[in-house]
Amino acid sequence: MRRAHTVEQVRAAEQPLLDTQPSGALMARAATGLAVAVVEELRRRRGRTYGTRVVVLAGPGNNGGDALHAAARLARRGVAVRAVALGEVLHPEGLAAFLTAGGRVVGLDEAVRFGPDLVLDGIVGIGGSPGLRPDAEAALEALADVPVVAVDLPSGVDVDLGETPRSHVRAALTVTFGTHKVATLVDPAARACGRVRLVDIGLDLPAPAVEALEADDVARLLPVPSATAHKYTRGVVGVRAGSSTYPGAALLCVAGAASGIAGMVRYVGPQSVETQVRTRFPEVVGPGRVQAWAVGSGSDTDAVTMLREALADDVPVVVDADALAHLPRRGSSPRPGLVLTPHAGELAALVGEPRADVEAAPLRHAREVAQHWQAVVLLKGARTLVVHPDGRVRVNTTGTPWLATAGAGDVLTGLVASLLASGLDPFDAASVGAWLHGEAGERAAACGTVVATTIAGHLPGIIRAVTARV
Ligand SMILES: NC(=O)C1=CN([C@@H]2O[C@H](COP(=O)(O)OP(=O)(O)OC[C@H]3O[C@@H](n4cnc5c(N)ncnc54)[C@H](OP(=O)(O)O)[C@@H]3O)[C@@H](O)[C@H]2O)[C@@H](O)CC1
Ligand SMILES: [K+]
Repeated sequence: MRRAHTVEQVRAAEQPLLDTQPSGALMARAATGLAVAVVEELRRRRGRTYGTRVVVLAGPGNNGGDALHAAARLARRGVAVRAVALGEVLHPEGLAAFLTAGGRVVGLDEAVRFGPDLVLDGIVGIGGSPGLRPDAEAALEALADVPVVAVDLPSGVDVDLGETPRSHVRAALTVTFGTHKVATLVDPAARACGRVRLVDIGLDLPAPAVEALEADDVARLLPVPSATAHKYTRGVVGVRAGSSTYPGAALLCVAGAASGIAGMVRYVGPQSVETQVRTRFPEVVGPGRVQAWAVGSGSDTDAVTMLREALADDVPVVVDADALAHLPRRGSSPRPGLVLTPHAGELAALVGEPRADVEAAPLRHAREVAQHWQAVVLLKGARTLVVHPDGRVRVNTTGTPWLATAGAGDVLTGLVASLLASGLDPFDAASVGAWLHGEAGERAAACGTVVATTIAGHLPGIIRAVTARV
């Protein structure tokens, strides 16, 4: 599991170490890890360290201190280092170490003429507020062609919300200390981080604000049939999706549901669509009892009836696409076991705001919807978010831009419903489903361009590979 903590949590975890360890010990750990990462980055880009050039953009706080200490270590390995001071003062010990190692503080013009191979962004870290000051903006503009390694975070992002409301650094690599921050996992800030590398500095941390499942977590959560299993104990998943206008959505939703997690799949929908479903999936059966429903993908005008009928059963329901518009109104008594699977446009319609606002602040908006409907919200995107009304958040880090293809969401809806039917709770079902779907997309993309059918086709192989890990 990758875990991200808030600024307040990081500061609280740092305090006991700052109180008990020799002065500067924590910063030394951070700077050493940062220097190692920069050496690797220089080797990756230039094939060597000796004779390369690094410019530090140094802010006034400890973030600048980390960067200056790391630059001192780099100087001792033959890297030529310069620093541009952004702010009235620089971190005193960091500056002393930097100068002692042969570094020089220069003006911006000289830093540009120096021709750096890398820029170290030590402008601000967890003490920063969103946005950059004019001197930092000017420095980044003058050095715009040089790849940036961000120290702890790309300066200027909103650390705890993962938003980028104002000017900010766009890094090729972010070296973050102690734990991930919300901004290193959650879009749009995560996009500004480039690759992310975590340096352990020995923090003892509480429950995270945001977490990201990894393969071992998914393996632990995925249900595996017991020796005495039969199709009903494995769970029966029902699909109410598709319409005469969009029969393909039913096929794709069923394909996600029929990936082998649940013991049986039922389809309920228009006769003409049902015939196509049964022809393509002979194992699918008709109406009856289920342990979870997938509702709404491509349902068009049938969505309202399909949702009402699914909600009438006392089982978890995944609400997708056209059905989202027919959710019981805000403020009515919440119904347990709901998973909502909107994309940004659908979530924007739920909260009555422009899509661009949701894309700029996905975590905030997903939290709002989870609260209002007391439902688990799976907000689809490059970094899909899964938000529980109790405040827990997971972000999905599997997937590929090739997943942005028609029908991919229908597959996901069926898959999440099958995980619910097999007994996972809504939060786990949504986050495990997003992880498997992303992996299937990556595997499909490795074989060629991606369409939704091929994503579904890769699910059984991924599921078996993951369950084989335990
Ligand atoms: N604690 C530790 O031992 C360890 C900490 N570590 C490191 O310390 C970092 C946190 O350091 P920090 O608390 O000193 O804050 P930091 O991020 O440097 O910024 C504060 C300064 O920036 C200024 N400022 C604010 N916003 C700004 C903006 N938008 N643009 C420009 N300036 C802005 C603000 O000035 P003010 O607004 O108050 O005038 C203030 O002076 C953390 O991210 C990690 O790298 C690691 O070494 C591990 C051990
Ligand atoms: K930074």
